[in-house]
Amino acid sequence: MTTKIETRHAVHYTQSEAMTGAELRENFMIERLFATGELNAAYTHYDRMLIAGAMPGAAALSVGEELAKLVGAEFLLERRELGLINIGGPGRVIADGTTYEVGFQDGLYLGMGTREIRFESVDAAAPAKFYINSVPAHATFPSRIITKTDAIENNLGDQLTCNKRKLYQYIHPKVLPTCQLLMGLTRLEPGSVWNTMPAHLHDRRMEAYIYFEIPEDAFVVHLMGRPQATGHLIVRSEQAVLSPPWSIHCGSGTSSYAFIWSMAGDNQSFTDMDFVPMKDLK
Ligand SMILES: O=C(O)C(=O)C[C@H](O)C(=O)CO
Ligand SMILES: [Zn+2]
Repeated sequence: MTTKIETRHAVHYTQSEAMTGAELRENFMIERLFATGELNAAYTHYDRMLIAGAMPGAAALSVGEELAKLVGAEFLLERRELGLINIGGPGRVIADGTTYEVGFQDGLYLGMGTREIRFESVDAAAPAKFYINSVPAHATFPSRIITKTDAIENNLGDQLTCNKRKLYQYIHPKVLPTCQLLMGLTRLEPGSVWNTMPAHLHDRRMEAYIYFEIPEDAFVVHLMGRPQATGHLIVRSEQAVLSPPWSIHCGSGTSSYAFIWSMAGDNQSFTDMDFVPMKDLK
């Protein structure tokens, strides 16, 4: 198996505002997370969130010593917690001998102290795609599966403003306790293309998005940056975007799509957002 690791440094907005499109992509996107037989990870310096994609084929993939070494610990979750959502075929995660069946759109939380983690696809012809986030932790909370029906469903937006969508809160204090991690999935209704508008900021928490279910000839224009100096990223299916605390994070697609959002930082209050009046965006 191959484990590839990249780093994303924390960037000040004055630097980001001087970047070319290619530099914005290098700093704020993780373009390749999923490939059969690979575990691809990006170690970000935004609240030290580790973002990874594991796509096991016929053989299992394991969290190995490369990732332990990356975080300077005996094993990856020695001082961390981990959340994942499967956006591929049915899969299994074996954690310290316990097998979790993780179907399409199921989530899994693994608490601090979990030593051995292995990922498998039930059928190599329809491989699982585990989208993984791990952040530093200070306490051990129980590991558990979070199915789509366990998640809290929110109906947002309106067809008239092209933003009708369902937002599912998977890793959220009302579903299960975690140290820092918040994670969920938002799906746009057919014909709706805008996410997260009006845009918002939350200086207290960083955020990451992975967009998926974008048709091959379609894309999402993801808006980032300070509200008064926005920039954009063209995002294809299964590519992730990092949102520093100073950045808005919203977008519009040339078709409907889904995305997973995740956050870490000073609080776990999903509603703690500073909305930006639409008229102020530049
Ligand atoms: O559709 C939305 O709105 C979102 O998914 C918003 C994100 O969850 C978010 O930015 C939370 O801070
Ligand atoms: Zn947000």
